[in-house]
Amino acid sequence: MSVVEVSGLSRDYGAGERVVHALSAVSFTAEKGELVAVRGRSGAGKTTLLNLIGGLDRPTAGSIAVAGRAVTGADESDLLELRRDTIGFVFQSFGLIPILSAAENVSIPMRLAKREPAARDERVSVLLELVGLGGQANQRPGELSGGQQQRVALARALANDPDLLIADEPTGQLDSDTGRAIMDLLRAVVDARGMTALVATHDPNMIDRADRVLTLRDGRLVESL
Ligand SMILES: Nc1ncnc2c1ncn2[C@@H]1O[C@H](COP(=O)(O)OP(=O)(O)OP(=O)(O)O)[C@@H](O)[C@H]1O
Repeated sequence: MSVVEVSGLSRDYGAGERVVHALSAVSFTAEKGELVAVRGRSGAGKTTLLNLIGGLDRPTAGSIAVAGRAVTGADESDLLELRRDTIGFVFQSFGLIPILSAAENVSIPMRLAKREPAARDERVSVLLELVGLGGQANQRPGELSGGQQQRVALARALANDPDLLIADEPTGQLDSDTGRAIMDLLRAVVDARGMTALVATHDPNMIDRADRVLTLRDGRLVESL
């Protein structure tokens, strides 16, 4: 079984003469332990594809399964559960809660999953150490650099030990050295945990570290290397 199974996936926005085919008949699979880069120009459909796979948006046609669970056709409560337990998300803009410390941000998914507090605190420490922020647990996002904030976001995405990590331009707001360090960390985490990762990126460093590259053009998969 592949961790990600996408078949005939299409997403139209709008209707009639103004319809935009953001994604057209995209099919691919991603296996356990694979880091797959999704590249393409601005507007090619990268974000649309990742949002559909993550259950943040619904397709016009086609099917998606993640870790053997159907995403398409799932009702809202199933999707909530899938996003909480099976998928970790990292976004370009980090998406941390400004008034919470790094540790509190990382603990959010575990609170939502009702993990027991002692186990939760222990795991928060392990995750912050893993991303090299053991000493910054009590700092708020505003007191951290961009690279450090993205590390917190990565730790948060790993909190519930997801089968799939979805990252949309994770290095988009970082300078190239910091971006490279984040990519190395992502690669190491994928290798250590045997997780699958889908990463939308323009970043050549990122693409170098991928096992496979999917190229989108005008919503179609044109190349799969
Ligand atoms: N909510 C929406 N309503 C209408 N059109 C949309 C919507 N979201 C995306 N689109 C259109 O769908 C197409 C694909 O957009 P998408 O954001 O997936 O591209 P992208 O490859 O992620 O681009 P970028 O690299 O700039 O983030 C674009 O033409 C975009 O304008």
